[in-house]
Amino acid sequence: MSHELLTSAEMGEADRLTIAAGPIDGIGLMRRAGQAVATEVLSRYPSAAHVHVLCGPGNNGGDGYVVARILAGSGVATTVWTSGPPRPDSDAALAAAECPIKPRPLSDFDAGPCSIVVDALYGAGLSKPLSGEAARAVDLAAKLHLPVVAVDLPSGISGDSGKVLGTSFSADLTVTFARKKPGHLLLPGRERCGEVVLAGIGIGDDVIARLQPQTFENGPALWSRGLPVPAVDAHKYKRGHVGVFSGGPSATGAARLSALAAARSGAGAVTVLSPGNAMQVNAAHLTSIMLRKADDAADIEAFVGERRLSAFVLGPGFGIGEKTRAFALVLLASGKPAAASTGIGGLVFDADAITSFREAPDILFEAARGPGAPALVMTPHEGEFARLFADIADDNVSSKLDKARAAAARANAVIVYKGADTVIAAPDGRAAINSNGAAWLATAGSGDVLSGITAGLLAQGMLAFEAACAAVWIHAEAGSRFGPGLIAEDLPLAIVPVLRDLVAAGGGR
Ligand SMILES: NC(=O)C1=CN([C@@H]2O[C@H](COP(=O)(O)OP(=O)(O)OC[C@H]3O[C@@H](n4cnc5c(N)ncnc54)[C@H](OP(=O)(O)O)[C@@H]3O)[C@@H](O)[C@H]2O)[C@@H](O)CC1
Ligand SMILES: Nc1ncnc2c1ncn2[C@@H]1O[C@H](COP(=O)(O)OP(=O)(O)O)[C@@H](O)[C@H]1O
Ligand SMILES: [K+]
Repeated sequence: MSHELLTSAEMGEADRLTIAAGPIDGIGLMRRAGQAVATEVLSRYPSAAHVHVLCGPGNNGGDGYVVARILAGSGVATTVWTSGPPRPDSDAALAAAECPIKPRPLSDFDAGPCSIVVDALYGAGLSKPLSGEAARAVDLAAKLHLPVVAVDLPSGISGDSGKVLGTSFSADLTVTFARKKPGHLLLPGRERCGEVVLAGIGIGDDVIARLQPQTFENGPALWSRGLPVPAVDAHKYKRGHVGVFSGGPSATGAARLSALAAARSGAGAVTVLSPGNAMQVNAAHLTSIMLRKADDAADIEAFVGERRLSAFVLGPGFGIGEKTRAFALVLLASGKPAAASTGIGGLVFDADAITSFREAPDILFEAARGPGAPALVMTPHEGEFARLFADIADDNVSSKLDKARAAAARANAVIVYKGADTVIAAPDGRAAINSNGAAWLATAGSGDVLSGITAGLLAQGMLAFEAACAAVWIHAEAGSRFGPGLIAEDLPLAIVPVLRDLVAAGGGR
């Protein structure tokens, strides 16, 4: 298992626990880290005329001295440029002492053609914006178009937030250790890392497990065991029933996209719940998807009472206002012990269901906390997120990860904070960062499909955080594989080969 992501504090603790358990000591970890980077440099740039290793004063620089020693020992022309000597008696000082190359000051850094840069200035210990000679080195490497191999992280990128502090290298390759860090996946960090290679340096899985990490890279390892696969004796309602609320006569398409996606993700039955005046237009476009009138709370309660396991999508194309708020609150109250035992698998609130609560988000949050309230997944894009969580969105210090977590805790809901680096956060503190998407997904209606997939998985009994993570990954994978020309109508069918691969790989068993 290597899908856990470690904060810099957790990585430091992993380091400490490993050293305390022995037999590897601090310089031992550093030698392995430097060796891993040197191996990548040698295999990927066999014809580099010159390697410039930029070493900072901390352990990141220490790794750099190990890289320089190994490269020089392999006959590569190597220069070390340093921004300051390591602290006496540190592991980095030991690594510098073992390196036969006399360092030159970083302020003199220059490079000729066919050179590459190994960036070992700052990693997990980045504490302030890059400036002065480090910023100059960043500019020069960019100006000369030098390939950059970053040690642990490109200097200037925060490992915890993915933010750029001042300026940063844009690496072609980043070699990190033991586990990836959030900054490798959150933007803009992800873009600045280039390809990320994970190197084992002797920090054991048992050590990582002791840290109980709460942040993950989203992928099948996180949820494939919970992926629904129909039992031999399944019938359609056992496979879950999804209800998708449609907007009025001129806004019905979003609900149908969502409904189709719910059906493709395995829900045995899907019903579009339509205002009476939009029944005809919906009926004209539906075949396997069922249709039912839902004009008021009584219609919803009647439908909810009929089916055992079910999930609902409210929001896409639905319209903003009092009716939306009323429907949302009825759904959130429908699992109360006083009501019929409905077995609602969960609710997905998207788009207008989110925006409708912008003036009074606490009403929504309180309802989501009510006794027996069904599990709630909300799927805001950046604009919708800011409507519901204005203060959290305005915080310029917090990362997207922090923001999604804070929102999930406040709303008592799984928050899918969408974008090119979608973060999925649960109220219990777990969070996952998604990275398999592609910009082809930025097309109208794409989010409606995501809501439908999420509801389809919830209706089949998947737990809310796992269902949301799975839906985000499957949606992103389908979009990435489809590529150019993708429109939202393509997505429900494009998830089929993704699901087939997941089931073939043993998902759900
Ligand atoms: N943990 C592990 O398991 C392993 C970790 N390993 C390696 O250790 C790295 C972390 O090392 P680290 O903690 O010493 O921090 P590092 O990134 O070298 O920076 C600290 C120094 O830089 C300085 N400084 C920071 N920002 C600055 C700026 N903008 N401008 C100027 N100065 C700045 C900072 O100054 P200060 O904040 O103290 O003022 C301090 O002197 C990690 O990324 C990995 O490569 C491996 O060996 C394998 C095992
Ligand atoms: N640049 C991008 N890279 C990867 N995924 C993206 C990108 N832009 C948007 N997406 C994804 O596409 C979907 C768009 O959803 P949304 O903004 O709600 O669109 P709509 O309201 O039109 O359905 C989200 O799942 C989002 O994560
Ligand atoms: K670095």
